[in-house]
Amino acid sequence: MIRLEDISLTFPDGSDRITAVDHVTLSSSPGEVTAITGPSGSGKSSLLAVAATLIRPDSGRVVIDGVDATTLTADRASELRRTSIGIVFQQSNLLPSLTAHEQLVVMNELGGGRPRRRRAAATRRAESLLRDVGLAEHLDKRPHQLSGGQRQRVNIARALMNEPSVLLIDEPTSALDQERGASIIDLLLRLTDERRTSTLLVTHDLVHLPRMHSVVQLVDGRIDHPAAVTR
Ligand SMILES: Nc1ncnc2c1ncn2[C@@H]1O[C@H](COP(=O)(O)OP(=O)(O)OP(=O)(O)O)[C@@H](O)[C@H]1O
Repeated sequence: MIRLEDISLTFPDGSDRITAVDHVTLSSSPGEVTAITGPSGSGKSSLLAVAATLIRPDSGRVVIDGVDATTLTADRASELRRTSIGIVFQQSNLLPSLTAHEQLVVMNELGGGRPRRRRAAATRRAESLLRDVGLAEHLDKRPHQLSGGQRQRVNIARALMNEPSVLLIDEPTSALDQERGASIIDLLLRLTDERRTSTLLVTHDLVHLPRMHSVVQLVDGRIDHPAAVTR
């Protein structure tokens, strides 16, 4: 479960500060996708970075599985990210020289400890995840040999590699046509349900919103309609 409580975030702007997120409260429970939507500059990506514990808010709490991440040291926050949070950023940051399968296995190496046993288990898990996202035929392809939608599937599988309880996804359909975008949303809804992740999905693609469990609309960093739209 992830809960953002009364989050505010400002950035320096010359001698002043700009408010990117203004007293936002939202949550997502296991098996749910909460969509965060709103116009460009409304604070969606900033809020996701706060949820990912990559930016500390000026005020408010980020509670992940009962732990207030805003009180953790940098080391503990990075441990929490590695064990509990899967992140799919807007730009794919797949490594050009690695195959789809290697992109996932390398995630595991970053964790350290017992490399041999972990590697065998990681190899199997990577293969099973890639099959689950529909890439059984593409395990050994490098990013340039994959389509945009397939690369996005590798990103999603990679984010699930460490069995996160929280999944954070920024604009997964922005580079895809409507049909491929819809199939990525299908995949995210299914994976969220089957793997019981608490998912936050940033999108300005209104067509997908009716399929989400709840929708939070931001305008100028604030929630526009506090009542969540429930499916
Ligand atoms: N690192 C930063 N330094 C200063 N201002 C920032 C920074 N990041 C974001 N902002 C400002 O915070 C506000 C919210 O930006 P943010 O990127 O979160 O919006 P967004 O809704 O994700 O936009 P988009 O849909 O265009 O990605 C904007 O006014 C932006 O200019």
